[in-house]
Amino acid sequence: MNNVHSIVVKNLSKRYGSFHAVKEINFEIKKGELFCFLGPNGAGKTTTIKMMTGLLEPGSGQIEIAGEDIWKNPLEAKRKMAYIPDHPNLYPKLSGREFLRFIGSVFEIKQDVFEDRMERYLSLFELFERADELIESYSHGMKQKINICGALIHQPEVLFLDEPTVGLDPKGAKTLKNLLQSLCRQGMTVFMSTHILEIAEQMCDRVGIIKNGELIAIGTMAELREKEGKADTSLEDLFLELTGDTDMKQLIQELADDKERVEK
Ligand SMILES: Nc1ncnc2c1ncn2[C@@H]1O[C@H](COP(=O)(O)OP(=O)(O)OP(=O)(O)O)[C@@H](O)[C@H]1O
Repeated sequence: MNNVHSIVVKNLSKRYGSFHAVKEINFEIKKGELFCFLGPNGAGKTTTIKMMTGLLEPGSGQIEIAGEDIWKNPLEAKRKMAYIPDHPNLYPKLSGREFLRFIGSVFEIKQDVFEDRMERYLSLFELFERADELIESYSHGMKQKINICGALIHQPEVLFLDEPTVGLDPKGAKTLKNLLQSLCRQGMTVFMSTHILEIAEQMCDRVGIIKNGELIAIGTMAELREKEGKADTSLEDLFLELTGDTDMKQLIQELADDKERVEK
């Protein structure tokens, strides 16, 4: 059992047929850390998260979540974690409250503790008045919010989120950010993928950048800046530099200067 690290990933790889989507990645995430996982489209973020959450079998490697091997002891590991995917798969014929009560019963949360916690989460995400309506009648953002409530209601030690702010309005996104930061201060560990670099820069203790299935950088913002020798660089510029997209500006200019457009 590793008390310091909530997540340990060793030599993790995955192939889809002959395509090598994740290549021998290694990292450790400390208890209470808020970690952002970044990378261009198709870099391997979702594949990695699905392997870490027990949804996709790794080609090789080991994954330990809160001291449990997710593939050797899946039940023990899953009891201690939660996963919020980018496209939630909910039960449309349950109401919001029924859905949360279902999760409460699966995790065997004491009735009075559960009811109190449920009402607090429903209020926080402004779902209180719609909580008895069927989930199928919810908007995309409301579905995302009830999914977040469901993930947090059993107080997981480790929370995985894939693009969590997609579909949330600015207030919902801010609520989630503040909540995650508070929960991490109390010892929950967050592993989150996002394309919104502002979120990563504002919130995360450390970031990891994956490109073509390889973990090409990992560290605090200060460590990444120092490594790249760029004291005042934004995460956006560091990201573009590290992922080799710096010629993007030139490509945009070339498209804008396209002879036929200019001549029209
Ligand atoms: N089931 C699959 N079969 C074959 N290839 C796949 C499959 N799932 C993902 N891939 C490929 O693996 C690579 C990594 O995909 P993945 O979804 O992990 O990327 P991602 O970093 O999450 O991308 P995005 O930011 O676009 O969501 C991509 O090239 C993708 O096309």
